[in-house]
Amino acid sequence: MSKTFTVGDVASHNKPDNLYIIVDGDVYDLTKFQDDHPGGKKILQRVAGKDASKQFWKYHNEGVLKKYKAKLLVGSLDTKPKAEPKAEPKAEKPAPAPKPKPAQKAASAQPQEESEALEPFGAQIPFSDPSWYQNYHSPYFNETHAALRAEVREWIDNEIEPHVTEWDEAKRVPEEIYKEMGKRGYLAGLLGVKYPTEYAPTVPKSVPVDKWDLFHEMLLTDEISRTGSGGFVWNLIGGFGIGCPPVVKFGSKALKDRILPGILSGDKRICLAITEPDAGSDVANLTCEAKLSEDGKHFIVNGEKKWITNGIWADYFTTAVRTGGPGMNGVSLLLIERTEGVSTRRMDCQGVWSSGTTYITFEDVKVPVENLLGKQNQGFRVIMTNFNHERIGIIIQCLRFSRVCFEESVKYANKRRTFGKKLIEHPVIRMKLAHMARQIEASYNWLENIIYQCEKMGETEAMLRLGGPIAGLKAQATVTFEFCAREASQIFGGLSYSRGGQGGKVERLYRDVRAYAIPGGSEEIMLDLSMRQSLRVAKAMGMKL
Ligand code: HEM
Repeated sequence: MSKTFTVGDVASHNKPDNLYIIVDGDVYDLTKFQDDHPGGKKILQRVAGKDASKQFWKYHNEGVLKKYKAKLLVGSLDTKPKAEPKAEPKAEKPAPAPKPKPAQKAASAQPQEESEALEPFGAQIPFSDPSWYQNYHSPYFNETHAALRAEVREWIDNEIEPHVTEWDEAKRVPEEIYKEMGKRGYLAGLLGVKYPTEYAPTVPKSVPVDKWDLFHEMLLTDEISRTGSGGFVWNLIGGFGIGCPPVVKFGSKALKDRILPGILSGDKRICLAITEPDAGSDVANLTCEAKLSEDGKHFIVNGEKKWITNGIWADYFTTAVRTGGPGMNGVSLLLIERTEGVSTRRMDCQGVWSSGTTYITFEDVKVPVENLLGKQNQGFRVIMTNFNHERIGIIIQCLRFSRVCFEESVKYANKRRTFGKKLIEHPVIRMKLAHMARQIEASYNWLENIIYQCEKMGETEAMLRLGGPIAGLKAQATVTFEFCAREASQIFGGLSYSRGGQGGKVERLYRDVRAYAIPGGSEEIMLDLSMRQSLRVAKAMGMKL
């Protein structure tokens, strides 16, 4: 029960066996907590009965209060202004309905009207969120995007973010969170296609599904990535987001009817199994074999897959197999169900701890021929199309992680003092921030343009024309992420060398970098592909040299 205290009341709770403190007008009972306090109990006893706001904010960030409030808060000071009923901070409000537009302007001035700036949203720290959050004009985002943004942010801020470190250390996320993704209608919105209402159990609350576009998908991934944990993001979408689209696009109707409702509701999990101990970016040379049985009813699969995200929890494996001769024309894509002969074991990796990186063995696994995705021996093309969607996901996540590094750094630099001034007052620190911001913004603007092209071009045109730029942007995004993680770590110093606490997000993201720079096509392969592919397309389209 929340009580009201005077400063004098709190002052009487100033003993180790009766220890209250004040933070921002709220009163916390730390009597039992002091023995578990990671910063020690003496430091708490020194501020017992007092207002310790200044000391608190020196050593912690907002996440700590969010996590412990329910357990430790006992009331507020009588002087604390009462919160207005249900009034959310202005900046966090979803955008209001658009203003009515004057009829006579409709024909001539349409482009400006479409780019009407939305209400400010979020903390308003420049470059910590995309510019359309700071009421910049945008041709891409409208009030349906703003509504989804508010819905996702509320969920992440209140129910996810305070627990992410714990889940990362435990190397798993509670199953309910994945199921919640299904219940909220988010899984079905992350497939890179029109929202599949026929298979989705529920639809998102704040967006009519006929309005759902790739920018909704983009901002959903972006907002989830604010948690600053590649492991968490991959736990939710690292298997699904790349394993499910080939089923939706190339599976038979019977297969889709049977498995998609369970997957999209979050009850069943699916992953993508391409990489092998001996074949990574060089997909055309994979060896996992699928031989047709004599009666022609099954494929018998034998082989190994390595570094497969979500594999340990997966019910279904969208798997690249060799059904024909050597090279890309002997590769097919097969949906393998968890059955006899499928074994999975967790791999210990440098980063993305809660993503469930897995080693898989298939030993004489019987797979019905109906589980073929696309045509036999034509799987390479399916895999390549899928790569564009995967890489876009990686780009979105890397750029948000870069923003997280930037935001954490700006906040910390505004409170930490060295040599008599705040870090932010040192030009060398501002220089680091500036180099982070310029790379984030440039990359994000390129991303918006590519998403827009994906939205406008057909599937085949997008695959042919955008493969090069997407590969180039993937390398750009991972290099930016690596840079930002490093610079943030330098700004945080020792706090980002130890795990958890104020520098915890930066420390974790620093470890997650390689999980982005290597899979989905390494930086080297991406850069080379970006040139080969772009030049090939340009030549076909009449480039004059
Ligand atoms: C509501 C009251 C408090 C709670 C729930 C709390 C909780 C925590 C937690 C969870 C940590 C681990 C690091 C992190 O997650 O940030 C921590 C560290 C620490 N806390 Fe507190 N704390 C409280 C109040 C205070 C106060 C009032 C002081 C100082 C007077 C203080 C000083 C410290 C210090 C010095 C550390 C170690 C920081 C480091 O490792 O760099 N705490 N606290």
